[in-house]
Amino acid sequence: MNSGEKYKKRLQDGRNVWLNGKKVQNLVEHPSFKGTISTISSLLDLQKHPDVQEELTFETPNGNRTNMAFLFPQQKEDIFRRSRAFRLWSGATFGVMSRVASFYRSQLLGWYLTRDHHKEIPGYSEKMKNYFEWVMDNDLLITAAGHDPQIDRSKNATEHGDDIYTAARIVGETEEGMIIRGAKMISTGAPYMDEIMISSHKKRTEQEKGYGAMFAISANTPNVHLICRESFASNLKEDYPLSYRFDEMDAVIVFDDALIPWERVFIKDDAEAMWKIRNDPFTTAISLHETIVRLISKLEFVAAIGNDLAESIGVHQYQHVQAKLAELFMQVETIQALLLSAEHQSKEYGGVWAPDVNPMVTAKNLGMKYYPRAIGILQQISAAGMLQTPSRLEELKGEIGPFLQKYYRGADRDAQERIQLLKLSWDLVGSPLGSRHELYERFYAGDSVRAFAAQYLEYDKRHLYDKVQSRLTSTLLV
Ligand SMILES: Cc1cc2nc3c(=O)[nH]c(=O)nc-3n(C[C@H](O)[C@H](O)[C@H](O)COP(=O)(O)OP(=O)(O)OC[C@H]3O[C@@H](n4cnc5c(N)ncnc54)[C@H](O)[C@@H]3O)c2cc1C
Repeated sequence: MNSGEKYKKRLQDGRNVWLNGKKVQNLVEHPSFKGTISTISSLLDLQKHPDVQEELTFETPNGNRTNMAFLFPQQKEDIFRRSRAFRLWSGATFGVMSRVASFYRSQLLGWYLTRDHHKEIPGYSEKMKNYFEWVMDNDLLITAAGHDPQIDRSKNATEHGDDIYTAARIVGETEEGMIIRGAKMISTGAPYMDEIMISSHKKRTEQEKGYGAMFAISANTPNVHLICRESFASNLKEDYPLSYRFDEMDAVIVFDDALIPWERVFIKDDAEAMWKIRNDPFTTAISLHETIVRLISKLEFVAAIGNDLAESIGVHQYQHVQAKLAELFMQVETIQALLLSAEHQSKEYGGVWAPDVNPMVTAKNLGMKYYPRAIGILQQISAAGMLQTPSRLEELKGEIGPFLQKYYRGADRDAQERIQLLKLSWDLVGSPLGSRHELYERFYAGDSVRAFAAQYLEYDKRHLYDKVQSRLTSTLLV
């Protein structure tokens, strides 16, 4: 059985996936999921392709081949090795599949490699080791959820009325494990994943102790429900080429007194420890590495579409359009330069390497601004052109075909080619999937206000103070 088939089999494990008010009975065949499942299966099969196997995978100490995102960077070259794999992997889906692209696999690697920094947390190091090695050896897919449901953000988790179990919280303990009740949002890709890591993205107060747990669940854990948003998948391959195969889905995770076995509970009742692990600089750098490579794939895809759109209607000759296209190229080059800077300035952290965190954080934060701007540029270049398409591409062959051939052609291409380009553009810019992507890039790593403020707070400002000091005291600098 190939990897894709094995993956499909793994999904048939009784997980509670809810869509349109019903529990999904056959995820693999369900029209809202099957396109994306087929994409993930093909990616997993790609790992075994002789042309790219060496680049995408490596052999674990137990002799299993697994995804390069799990590779321990023991030397600087390993950072470049990981980068090449991320590029190939994310490039295969134009950067629009984030969870399959290993963001959380890399984060888990970071936690594993830094596990001994947290010896004060009972059992953490050993449990993290066992869990990571199991995920790595089985090449499992993993996502995460770390936010409380968005009910009233001005209050902490204990203040949502009488029910303190709104945000996921420990409700009890047994010999086998702890019981969790409440919800977590938003988990991208949850229905497609093997594993979901639950933690807290927020610094908990002392009263919120019970909410500061960190644990891992398999997607089919009893009494865990994955409540999906509306599906953006389309079965119209030609009209929605991205929605057809790349709807990653987002879900809220509800714990209805779910038992989490002790071996999967990494932190319990320890807000400080949770926060320390969340902000570990090595883990931040190692996980951002993957997501920045993915961002480059995505920005390149947008730039390619922008360039083609302009040429297809002959507006690439106008200076303001050229300036806008140049802005798309600058975005790609800037993030690429930051990536190279981070990789070349990789640092050793006690025997393991990670890219320099400063350029990584800068690239992540710029990405939050770049992507919405890039989408805006596509709209400005194409204007109403994106609506000058028939409802279905197949109409070109129908009764109305001759009108379409005449009125829907482009400056340098026939109607079919122009309509295909516009439908692809619309799927990236205007379809529900496209809008979700804009929201994703704005928010997937936190909101920009707090992300920028965090960069200010964490930035090493000593050299800036020194500069002012030397200017005040030096007589040579006028
Ligand atoms: C498409 C998509 C996919 C995602 N996937 C995942 C995932 O897989 N796993 C995961 O864990 N998370 C995921 N996220 C969640 C993401 O991390 C959050 O959206 C982000 O951190 C912002 O939190 P929020 O959405 O709860 O917004 P809120 O925190 O509710 O913010 C709403 C608004 O209020 C403002 N605000 C709220 N509180 C404050 C404050 N204290 N100070 C200043 N301003 C404030 C914000 O700036 C924002 O404008 C995803 C998000 C999106 C959009």
